[in-house]
Amino acid sequence: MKKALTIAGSDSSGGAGIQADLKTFSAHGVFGMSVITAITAQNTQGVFAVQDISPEMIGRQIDAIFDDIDVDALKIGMVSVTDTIKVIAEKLQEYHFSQIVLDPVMISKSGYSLLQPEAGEALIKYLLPLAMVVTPNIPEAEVITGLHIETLADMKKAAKAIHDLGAANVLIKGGHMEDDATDILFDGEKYLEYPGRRIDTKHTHGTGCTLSSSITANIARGIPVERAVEQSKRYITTAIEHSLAIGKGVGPTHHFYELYQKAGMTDEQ
Ligand SMILES: Nc1ncnc2c1ncn2[C@@H]1O[C@H](COP(=O)(O)OP(=O)(O)OP(=O)(O)O)[C@@H](O)[C@H]1O
Ligand SMILES: Cc1ncc(COP(=O)(O)O)c(N)n1
Repeated sequence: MKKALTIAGSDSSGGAGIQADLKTFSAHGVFGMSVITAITAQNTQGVFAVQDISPEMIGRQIDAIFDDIDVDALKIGMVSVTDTIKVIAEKLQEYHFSQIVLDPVMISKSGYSLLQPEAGEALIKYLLPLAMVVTPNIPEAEVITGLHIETLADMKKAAKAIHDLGAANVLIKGGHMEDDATDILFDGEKYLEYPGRRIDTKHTHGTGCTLSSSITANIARGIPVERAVEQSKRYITTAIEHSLAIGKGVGPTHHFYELYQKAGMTDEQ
């Protein structure tokens, strides 16, 4: 069985973060493992408190996994502070690990800062160059590049700028655009468009976490990046179509093996 790891924050309400990632891995038939970077007290209405896990403990979790288990791919989500970023980068270099999907989580849908503003630079300096795929949404791509993004052409310009910072493949997500939810992938040579019609729902808590963990699971299964993204785009679209009106606010996406099959994914290894 293929094995995937998520290095991310815990979302007590189960819609985003570690919980969304592990559900997504399971839905893809991949064994999921976790390194918890922070614990959030959070629900569909907001984030109410965050407690960062110490860098030592984050390092010990990474060691415990890599000393024992062959990881096929991993994703990085909420990293919160500079020391967390540094310990993750050091450990992944120590273990010469390169199958890395980086979701540069900055601000939750409910408007809470999940990355301290001063840690943005460290994320760019230490984690971006390690990423096989980085998956910023529009506001994150704007922070990383300093560019203003309104059109598909702007998304392409930002993708190129982020590639120049060292990420091998850059996927800019169009969830925050006005019309269609089209995502753009740049691999250093060509741009690929992954078109998506906008689904009319408010229940999109954890969409970015779900997409990046789906890509991670597909990479763990040996699927090349372009096709992994294509399949994951279908998965997230189906997961949003079936999103759940749980709680009083922005509900989560839906992860079930039947959805994975419905999304027309293959079972190649
Ligand atoms: N309403 C929608 N209809 C269809 N696709 C959507 C919608 N909202 C987001 N998506 C898709 O979901 C994926 C995640 O994009 P999004 O821009 O929402 O990420 P995000 O802001 O990082 O998510 P989050 O911060 O909630 O985890 C992308 O493939 C995007 O195109
Ligand atoms: C622990 C954690 N990680 C990531 C997100 C981003 O997801 P969203 O933007 O949907 O709130 C979150 N809310 N919580």
